[in-house]
Order: sequence, then C-alpha cells, then structure tokens
Amino acid sequence: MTLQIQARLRHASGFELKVDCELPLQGVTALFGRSGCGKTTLLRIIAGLERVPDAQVCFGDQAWQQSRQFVPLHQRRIGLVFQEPSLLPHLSVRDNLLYGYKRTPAALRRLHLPEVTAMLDIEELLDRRINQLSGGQRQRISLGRALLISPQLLLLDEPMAALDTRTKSEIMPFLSRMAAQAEVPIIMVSHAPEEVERLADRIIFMHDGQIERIETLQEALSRPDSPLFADAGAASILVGSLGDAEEDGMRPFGPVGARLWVPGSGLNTDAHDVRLRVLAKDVSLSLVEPRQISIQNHLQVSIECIYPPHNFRTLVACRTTEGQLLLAEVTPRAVRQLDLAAGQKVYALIKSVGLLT
Ligand SMILES: Nc1ncnc2c1ncn2[C@@H]1O[C@H](COP(=O)(O)OP(=O)(O)OP(=O)(O)O)[C@@H](O)[C@H]1O
Repeated sequence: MTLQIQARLRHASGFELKVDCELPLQGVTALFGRSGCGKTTLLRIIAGLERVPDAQVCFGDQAWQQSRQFVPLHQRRIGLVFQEPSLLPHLSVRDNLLYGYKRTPAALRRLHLPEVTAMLDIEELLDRRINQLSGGQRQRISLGRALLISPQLLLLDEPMAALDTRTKSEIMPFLSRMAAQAEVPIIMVSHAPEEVERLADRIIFMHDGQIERIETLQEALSRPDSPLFADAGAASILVGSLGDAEEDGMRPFGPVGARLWVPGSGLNTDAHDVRLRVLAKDVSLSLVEPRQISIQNHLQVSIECIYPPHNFRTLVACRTTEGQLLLAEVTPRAVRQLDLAAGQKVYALIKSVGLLT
C-alpha cells in the first residue's frame, strides 16, 4: 500500500510547498522537520482539508484527488488527532467515542468500543463528562474516537505537543500500543526526536516546503549527520524482548549472551519488539572484557566504521553480535591510544539506557 502525493502550493506569506512522492504505508511514518517547514500543510493536503488546485493524492488504488475529482475528508475514512483535543463538551466520554463509530457503516467497522477502551485504558472514564478529564485523558479519548471510525489511515498532528513531559511519557505507551495493535497505517507530525525514535518505523524529513529524504528509522540513525541527533546527540535504538524482573527490579533485555539489564517498568513481560534508546555519549569502548566496575551493561561488538572527529569527539559505529547498530562516542585520543580500527572486536560499556516501549 502506498500514498502518492503531488502538490504545489504557495501561501500569501511566501511559503511554498513542493511535494512529489510515493510513501510506503506500513506502521508509523513520522513527518519530521523544523517549525514552519510545511508538515501540517502536507498533512492537511493528505486529509483533504487543504484543497490545492492540480494536486494529486492517491491512497492505494483510491484517487482522493485527481484532476477535477476531490473526495472530502469524511469519505476518505481518515482518523485525525490534533494537538488540542476537539471533543464535544456536551457529550459523555462514551458518546464522544461512539460519535464517529455510529456514523461508520456496520460492514466497515473493524474496531469496536471494548477493544479500543482496553487498548487505551479508558474503561473507567466512559461515564465522565469531558470537563472532568485531564489533558492526557482527553488526548486518549481523541485517539480512541479516531480509531473507532475504523480508519484506513490515522493522521496525528503533534498529538502530544500540548502535554507536559510527565503526561507525555504516560501517553506514549498507549500510542505505541495503538500503533502496534490497531493495524492502521499512521502518519504522525513531530519535531521531537525521542518521540520519533520511540514510535516511528519510517521518517519523512522535510525542509523548507520540500521532502529531503524518506528513510527507515534504522537508516536515519545510521548517519552521523541525522537531523534526529540535533538536540541530544547521536543515539541508537536496540530492539529486543524484555524478560521478568529479578528481585532487585532489574529486567533482562535481549538474548542470553548479549543481554542488558534495565530498570523495571510497568511494561508487560510479553513485550517483544521493545525499543531501548542508548545515547552514544553513554557508550564507552574497551579492548578487554570489563570486570569489577560498576557499569553493569556491556556487550561484545565489532567496529563497523569510525567517523572523522567532530568537536573533539569521535563517533564509532559498532554492530552487536545480533547485527544491531550501536553508536559509541569517544575522544580522538582514545581512538589513537586503543588503536581502534574497523573490523576490530571490542566491548561496549553502556552507562545508561532508556526503555522506550
Ligand atoms: N493559511 C495560511 N496562510 C498563509 N501562510 C500559512 C498558512 N498556513 C500556514 N502558513 C505558513 O506556511 C508555512 C508552513 O506551515 P506549517 O504549519 O505547515 O508548518 P509546520 O512544519 O507544521 O510547523 P510547526 O512545526 O510549527 O507546526 C509557515 O511558514 C506558515 O506560516
């Protein structure tokens, strides 16, 4: 399934959007770029909220816009969630959730109230009024309402931007669960690298009204100049399964022999494709297997490449025994003293990890 878009638009403000692309639609696609680069405008064109003359938008074999043909939003069967929840204040949570569901022909309904309320953990809220909800709860109801029209595509425009950091981290697991369970392709606008790394499978990088690149998350994380590294520096995402917590609360991540220990969290044990975010500056390299040190997590890796130094730091791309990319940031002096080179087997010491999903 792909989404084909050809559009050209110029606002009175001088901003110009020029897009001609074919997006594979599977899992979560993030639209990422600086403020004002045109992410929301592109999302609105996909939704049919921005009517651009001569644009072409085709979702699989459905022409949503082509020549004189223009399919309005409600016939595109798109679930939309914006930054500010737009719930109906005079209706209960249940009636808000069922608003679009009731208007969806029975034959097209794939998702129903019990499974959606369980997925978003909102069963307890069904009889409340909207003004009795917190910001995070409102956003979960908005996500539920969008899912209950059984959409063929979900468009999320910075759904967490208005939430504080704590509420954001509370709602993130629901979003990622939703992405995995609902089997609906998602396009999500974001300018937060951590959000993208946590949720996205593919990224559309936008700049000045144009699409610069479309990459898988792993491709985007494997180049040192990735825009995802602009804020917190280079990072890697390790994917693996999470085991039961030990007595001290630590949980094993990944296969025996290449196992990391992470602090326990509320995640289910049956969590398979769990993502672990490791900042390159938290990874050091050693030629010998480290013993008698406080850092618990170390992995044998092989060096794939050493990038030229930048600001007195050298980025070293390593592969774990399972073939996953792990970036380490060391000093150029350490590279010289340890005589590091591509192909060499070394140990990566990981000071801290963040469990993402
Ligand atoms: N209706 C409009 N009329 C004139 N200019 C507009 C209109 N809507 C958006 N723009 C301009 O178009 C540009 C792209 O806006 P858009 O909202 O798509 O950017 P964005 O990447 O989503 O930004 P942000 O991350 O800040 O939400 C901006 O310069 C904006 O000021």
